[in-house]
Parts: sequence; C-alpha cells; structure tokens
Amino acid sequence: MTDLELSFDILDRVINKEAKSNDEINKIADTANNLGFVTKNVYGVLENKIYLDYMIRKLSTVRLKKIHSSVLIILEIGIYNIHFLNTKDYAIVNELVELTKKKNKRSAAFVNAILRNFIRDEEEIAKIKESDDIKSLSIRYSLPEELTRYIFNNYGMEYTKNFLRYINSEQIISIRVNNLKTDKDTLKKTLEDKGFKVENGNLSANALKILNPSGLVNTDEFKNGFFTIQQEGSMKTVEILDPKENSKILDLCAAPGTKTSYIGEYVKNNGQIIANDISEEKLPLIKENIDRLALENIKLISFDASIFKKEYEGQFDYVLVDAPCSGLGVMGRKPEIRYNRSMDDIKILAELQKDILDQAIKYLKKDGVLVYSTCTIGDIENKDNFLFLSSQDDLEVIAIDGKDYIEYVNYIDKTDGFFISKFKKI
Ligand SMILES: C[S@@+](CC[C@H](N)C(=O)[O-])C[C@H]1O[C@@H](n2cnc3c(N)ncnc32)[C@H](O)[C@@H]1O
Repeated sequence: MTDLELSFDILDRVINKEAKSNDEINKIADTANNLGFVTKNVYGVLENKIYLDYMIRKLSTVRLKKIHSSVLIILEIGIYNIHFLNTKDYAIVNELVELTKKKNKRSAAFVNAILRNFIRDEEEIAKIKESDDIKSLSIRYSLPEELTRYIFNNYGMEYTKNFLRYINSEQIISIRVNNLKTDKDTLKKTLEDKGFKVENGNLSANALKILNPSGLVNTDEFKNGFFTIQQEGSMKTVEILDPKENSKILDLCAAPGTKTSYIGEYVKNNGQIIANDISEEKLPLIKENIDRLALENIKLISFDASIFKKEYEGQFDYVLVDAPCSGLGVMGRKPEIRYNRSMDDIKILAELQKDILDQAIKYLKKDGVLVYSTCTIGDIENKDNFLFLSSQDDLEVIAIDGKDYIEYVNYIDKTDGFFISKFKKI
C-alpha cells in the first residue's frame, strides 16, 4: 500500500468511523514507507478540513454533500498536498486518480478535473472571501463556527487568532521524568546520546521537551518506566494538588492514568491512592502505566463519580477531579476533536462536571484539598464551575501563584490549553 493510500484509510476511519487519529497512526508505524508523510497528511487534512472543503466547494459543480465520502477525502488529500505541502507535481494528481478508481471508479474524471483546475487557479480559489471576521477565522483555521465564536466571546480576537494558529502548528511533546527510577539530568543525557533533541520544560521542573519525538516510545527508557509522555499543564495539575506522603488520595476520573501515576511518583510510593473511572474497560490502561512505572499502593475501581458513594464520605486528604470535558485545549494533538464537539455538548459536560464536583466535596476530610482541572478552555466548563465551587459554604479557594485559578494559554505557555483550580474543605 502506498503512503497516500495509508493516509486515505486512516482519514476514512477517523472521519467516518469515529477512530482516533493517534491510535490509527500508531497502528501503521511499521507499515508506512514514510511515517512522517502519512502523519502530515492525516493531521494536515484534519486540521484544515473546513478550509479544504471551502475550496472544493468553489471548484465543484456537485454539492459537497452529494460527493461520495471516499471521493471527498481523496480531494481533501489532493488539495492539502498541493496547497499546504506545495506539491505542484501532476504525479500526485495521477496517484489520487488511480486511488479513486479503486474506491469509486466513476468519480475518477471528476477528481482529475477538480485537482487540475485547482493547480491552474490556486491563488484565487484559496482566497477566503467572508465579511464576518469570525466566519473567516473559522474557515482559515478549520474550527466550526460556533466554537470559534465561543472562543472569541470568551477571550477576544487576539487570543482566538493565536490559539487557532497554535493548534494547527506542530505541537511540542514533553515527558515527565520518573524520579523513582532516574533523574532529569541522567535521562536527558541518555536520550541525547540516542539522538533525541532534549530541552528543559517551560512550566514543570520535572519536564523535558523532546523536539524530535519519533521513536520515543520504542526506547528502553520508556519501556522501563523512566518517563511518561505528558503535557506540562497536565503535570502542573498534580504539582498544584501537591499531595503529601502517607496521605489518602482519590483520583475520581483517572483513565488512562497519566495523573494517577504522577501522584504515585510524587508521594514516592508512600500513599493510599484510589483511581476511579466510569469506564471499566479503561482500567487496564491505568494498570499498564502503574506497572511500567513500578508504582505501588494504587487501587483501581470503577463507578460513576456523579453518584454519591457513602463509604468515601470524609475519607480523603486529597481529591482530584480531572473532569471529562470538551477537550478544546488538546485539539492540537487530537485534531478530530473539533468536529465532534458542539456548544450543546459543552453545556451537558458542564452539568456532569458539577454533579461530579458535588460528590467530590463530600469525600474530603476537614482541611482536605480538592483540585478541579480540565483540558479545555472557555468559561462554561472552567470559570463557571470555579464560581460554583467557590460559592460552596464548606470550601475555601486556595490561590495558585496569587490567582484564583490557572488557565494555561497554548501559544504563550507552549502546552495544551489547561485549567486548574484548588480548594480546601473547611
Ligand atoms: C480527562 S479524562 C481523565 C484523564 C486522566 N485524569 C489522566 O490524566 O490520564 C476524563 C475521564 O473521566 C471519565 N469519566 C467520564 N464520566 C465519568 C463519571 N461520571 N465518573 C467517573 N469517570 C468519568 C472518562 O472515562 C475519562 O477517562
């Protein structure tokens, strides 16, 4: 199979069958001739889909909805390559026409005509002619208009532009050093000796940035649990929770266990940690992390955290609610998220978050600490829930760096958009 065919297959599964781009790319890591090219195609098409479709609409006499989904993906790959990767070569058109013959034979001439017409008139076709600035940004950076408008209404134009530009740029991969097995300087040197370009993190003292991460998970250092791939905003959540050794800690929404495992490292295997997730089928993911990192004292359970669990009442020194959220902050690494979220979803998630928080408060001992975090941006899931928590009689806000809460800004902090707030039970 050619790399373009592999790209097509992955995009088809992500767009039409709810597969996740990262999982699909990992599956073909050993099959692709040029994994970088396939990754670029998959991410590139997903990150620019609205804009690509905008251009295809200008070129096609057939309405977009009437174009067969396989044919649309082939056109998207073609326009992406020509416009964003500057592949002016007609060879790619021929290859995509051949692919069309396999997927939907009668559309081959249609694909040929559209791609050739695009090459002829690229500059004009690529122009975005919208008088509404938000609509124009929504097309340029391919974020559905209602989400673009939501971000603009919350943060203004400059933030919106920079945020969108950042999520469509290459993302920085960071790792968390497992200090139970190594230390930062030793790990940095070992990875550098293996050809990785390594820098210190921006936010966490425990983070390293890997500038050329390809092959990172195949290293012995990863397999032996010397580090975990984790965004720095996510690391900060645990550092802000700051659990003490020998304490009782409840991680209510734990899978796949990135923060649970950091908690285990943070308390140096001296703590009683309960990691819960509503999805029982995700618990093995947490177990995998715990085993790889050689962590102890972590019990895995599965229940719906929006429902009160009497036996946990007043039992914990620390409760972490790293809530299910819309994930708008992680769209840079998971580009398909943007097409699977609506404002209605955001409102429903915010209600679920409140229900979980309502229960979480009850599990704290007096003076116990609650951290509420999300990997999203926007007031409905963040600030509004902070206000909900700060209005509770039995909670007191603990300031973080002198602020009520932290909201990492991707283009400034060079990490995912992330929200963290902290409270004490009184
Ligand atoms: C943002 S993820 C957690 C990420 C995790 N803390 C980490 O750092 O690896 C949210 C998790 O909440 C879980 N979840 C969703 N609804 C839940 C509920 N009602 N009760 C408990 N867990 C829930 C999801 O299955 C998902 O794994």
